[in-house]
Amino acid sequence: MIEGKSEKGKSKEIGHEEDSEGKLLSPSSKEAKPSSYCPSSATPGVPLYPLQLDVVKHLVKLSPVKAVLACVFGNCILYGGNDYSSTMSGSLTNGPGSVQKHDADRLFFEFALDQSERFPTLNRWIQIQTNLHRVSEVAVTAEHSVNDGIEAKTSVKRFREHDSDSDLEHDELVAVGTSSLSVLTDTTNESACHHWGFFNIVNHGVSKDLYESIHSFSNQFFDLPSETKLKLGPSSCIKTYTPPFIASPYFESLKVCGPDFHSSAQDSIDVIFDEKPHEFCEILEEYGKRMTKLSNKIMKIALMILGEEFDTRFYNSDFKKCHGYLRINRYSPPMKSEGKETTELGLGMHTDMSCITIVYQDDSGGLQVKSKEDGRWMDIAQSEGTLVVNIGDLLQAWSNNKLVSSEHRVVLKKPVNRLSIAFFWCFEDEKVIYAPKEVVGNGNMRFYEPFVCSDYLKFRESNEEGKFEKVGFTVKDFVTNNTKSSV
Ligand SMILES: O=C(O)CCC(=O)C(=O)O
Ligand SMILES: [Fe+2]
Repeated sequence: MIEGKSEKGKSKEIGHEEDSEGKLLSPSSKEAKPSSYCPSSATPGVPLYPLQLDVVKHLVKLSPVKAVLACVFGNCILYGGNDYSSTMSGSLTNGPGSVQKHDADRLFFEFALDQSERFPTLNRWIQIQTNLHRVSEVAVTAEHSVNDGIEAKTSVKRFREHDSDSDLEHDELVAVGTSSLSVLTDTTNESACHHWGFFNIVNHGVSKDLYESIHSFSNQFFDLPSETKLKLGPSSCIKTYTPPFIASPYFESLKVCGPDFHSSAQDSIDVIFDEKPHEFCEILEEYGKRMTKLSNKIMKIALMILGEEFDTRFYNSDFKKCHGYLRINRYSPPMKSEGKETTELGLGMHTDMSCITIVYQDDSGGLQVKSKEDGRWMDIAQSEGTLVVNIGDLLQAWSNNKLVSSEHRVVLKKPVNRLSIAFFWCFEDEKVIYAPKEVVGNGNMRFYEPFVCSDYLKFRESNEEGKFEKVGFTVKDFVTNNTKSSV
């Protein structure tokens, strides 16, 4: 559920965060607040306005910090009827060159600091930003947590009433786990771009109810006897069911393909159910549609982040024919004696053969990403209302490694069944993947010779180690024999 859905939930969430985290003690947060600025415009619980794409684009150019903050808080600051809003709106109308950058920077940051007093997680993040800016011009790196390692995400709560049934408009998205979005946006920082390849999104338009329905129907499916489920298994014609002992002893999954998710789900249930749960097809159709819209939106933002106007330049030519499919995964770890923790591998280390993957994991958590720095496994903590997005191999290749596909896995720490839904957004099979020269950049090394998407998928599927379940081989292995060239 998106935070802010119920009044009760909201206050609990805010209270919890304020109790557990400190406040940013900044001299400028109160005294330097511009008199024209009206903090009440973003009171928790009062809906914030949707962002406009040109505003985000503009902010991305100014600084990832601003873009992230705008994404988190919406454009209330831009439309608050104050001087700042007219400065920003005017500047956008007259072109980016006319921004009074220094003033805009100061006002925006002051706004952020003010907000941070009410949003302690953001507060912590801004503090990290400030420190980093002091040390260098580099915008951001991942946030270090106190114990063993790094949280691959920072959930910035967006206390916004969300109409989960409304269609997502292009400029409506996005509150994104900040550290990881920054990893994406910070194209000036090579090491950051190579860092995680994972980030979180909220405000994605999928309601808790929809997940609950998928949960209950999926359990109805996975609870069937294995001989029934195997009618959809690897030796069947339909091959939508992956039984245990292929990926791991504890993993099984059901695949539903787009663009017609309804008929794909129907094909599977027709084979196995006498009394067909038609609602299941409708629910999966709804989920598939939402993920499709979301994927397009994320792709456009990713392109925008890769370069100025890259969304308008490359979306139609390269990403318009993308398609999606989803896997509902159920993990059933061995039931040890009550209360005892297990650490079984639910899904081995792999990279995804997609452009992007959007993962819903239930509250048992368990998704982990491997640090490229020291090989340690980092938890991607589950947080209600968030979806995890990760970059897949195909986008890594298309972006010439500017966006990275990270190795990840699932560990089963709790002796409870775990449900996840992975939505893979992929290039069409016949697409020749070749990073445009503008993406590679003048004088930069080109890492991949052109290759046909289906050849890569075959390479992964025909190698025992390269299958999505196991890994070992990634897009890098695929191009090993290709000559590297520079642009
Ligand atoms: O179950 C999960 O959380 C992740 C699944 C996954 O990585 C995949 O299906 O590729
Ligand atoms: Fe995956």
